[in-house]
Amino acid sequence: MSQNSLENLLQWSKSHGAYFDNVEFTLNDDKGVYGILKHEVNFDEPLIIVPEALFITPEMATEFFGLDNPVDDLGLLLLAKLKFDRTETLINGNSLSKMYEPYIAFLPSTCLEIGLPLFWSDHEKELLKGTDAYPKLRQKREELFEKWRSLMSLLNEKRPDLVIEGTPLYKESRSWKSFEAYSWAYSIYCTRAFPNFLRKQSERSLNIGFLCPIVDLLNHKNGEKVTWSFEDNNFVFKSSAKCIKRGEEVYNNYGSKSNTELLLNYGFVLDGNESETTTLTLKVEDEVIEAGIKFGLKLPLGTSSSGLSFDLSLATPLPKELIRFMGFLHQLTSEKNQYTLRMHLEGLSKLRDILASRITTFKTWKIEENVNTNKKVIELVKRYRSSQKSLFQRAYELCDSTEKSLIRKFKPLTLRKALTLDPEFDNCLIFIFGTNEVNEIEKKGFSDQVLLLFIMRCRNLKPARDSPLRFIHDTYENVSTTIEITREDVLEYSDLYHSLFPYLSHKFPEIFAVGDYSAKSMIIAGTVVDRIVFKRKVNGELYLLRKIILE
Ligand SMILES: C[S@@+](CC[C@H](N)C(=O)[O-])C[C@H]1O[C@@H](n2cnc3c(N)ncnc32)[C@H](O)[C@@H]1O
Repeated sequence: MSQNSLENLLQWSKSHGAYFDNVEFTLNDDKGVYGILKHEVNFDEPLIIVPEALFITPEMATEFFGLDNPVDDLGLLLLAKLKFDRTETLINGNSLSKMYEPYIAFLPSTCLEIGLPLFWSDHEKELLKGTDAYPKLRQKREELFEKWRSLMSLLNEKRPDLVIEGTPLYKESRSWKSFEAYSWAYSIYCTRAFPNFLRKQSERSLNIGFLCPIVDLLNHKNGEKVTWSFEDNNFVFKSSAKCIKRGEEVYNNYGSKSNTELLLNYGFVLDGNESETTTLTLKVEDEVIEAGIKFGLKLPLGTSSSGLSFDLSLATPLPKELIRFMGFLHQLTSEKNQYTLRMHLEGLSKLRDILASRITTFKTWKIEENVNTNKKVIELVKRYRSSQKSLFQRAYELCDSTEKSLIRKFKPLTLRKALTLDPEFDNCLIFIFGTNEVNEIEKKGFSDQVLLLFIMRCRNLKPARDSPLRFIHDTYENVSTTIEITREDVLEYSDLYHSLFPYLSHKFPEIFAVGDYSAKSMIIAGTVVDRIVFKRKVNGELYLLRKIILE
């Protein structure tokens, strides 16, 4: 791409009837080519008009290759031929090679120059590891190769005269039929083509494109109000001129695309992209997915062996289905067929941990020094990773605020408050653990003991029906009728039980010698802890939750 080739292109297009009097096209190292508004125009006045005679269309490819019907991506072969074949490309005696020479000469001449990640070096591609772009990149490379192979066998069948038999195509690196030439044409189509259905209503494929010189010189801006239309065999480009002033850049709008899409298909990203999305993939067994569907969860389509992928977008950084799925993963047998507040909070908390670990991975990522890495690529990857990280960060913050509003709404009983309702028990904690401050207890690692003792105490105390502690007693009773105690349970609690009893029964008989403080009672209390206790990680607060079933 040079100033000279740009001038030639503009001249050529004008001589074939293109109109762009109010747009000036310039070239610089940073932006490549871009358009500037020369004079402000009325709203609805076309800025660029390109006659159909300047397009490179899929119909040309169908005709040139002698096919009866259009084939996806055949236009890429025609473009590759125009670029790399010295032999003239003729249709009905007309030379396409001559006609499009200024356009082909202007186009960036290598994949490297176009800069799609698909054609980065292996080391550069590795920089994308851990992002959404990385697995897609692999898949795309395989698809591209397969497509090229199938087009070549089609060509072999339909136009054997074009394919020199006996030479393996992949060895003909300079041929227009080579994979390299096809890769270049793919890069051009990917970054510049327009969908063919815009000009042909009968076009059914979304993958067939056409090239429209001049309009394809405009850069992209999200949300820019532009229109593309076809009038009297011309492509008419309009922009809402109210937004652009003289001397400002005229943008096109390639569609609302996430940075992953922009990076993979156009080789750039936008800071503050409002269409940004990312995916959170959870590795889960097939049976869990089936059980989730049975439970009534709406799970993302296309679940794969790599897991269940949820889309996080700027508009919805924390999808409801994701939180619900996380809650479902933490369902207890006592919550069968139910979706409870405890599951919801537990799911949110675990989701927060997963997001925190993704954020840490992004934060601790470092570029491995390699002299061959293109500086532009490094810059691009940094900006891409940073925009992906921001989305995870947003989802993480939303976990916190959602948790906060649930606590505000349901006002569950804190352990702190529960202890104040039983001053006798509360006081004896000072003697047993050196403090009755919940924070201190937590810091010293005694929370589990306190919770077990308190649950046993609530059961023996049998609080009144209207007491806020009554549900603890009732949960205990409920567990005690269904629990099947195993040898493992006994072993798990044995040391802890013997470290506390019978010592406590002798020391505080008014509390720990009244009722049942057996080892079995402690094991039952352990199951009650699982059912009612929720720890809020953001501040370490412990909650005792009565069972609340959510919709
Ligand atoms: C249709 S071309 C636009 C003209 C292009 N500037 C050129 O030099 O030919 C699309 C390519 O332009 C670049 N581009 C478009 N919009 C951009 C933007 N907002 N920021 C950075 N690069 C952009 C990307 O390299 C993209 O693949």
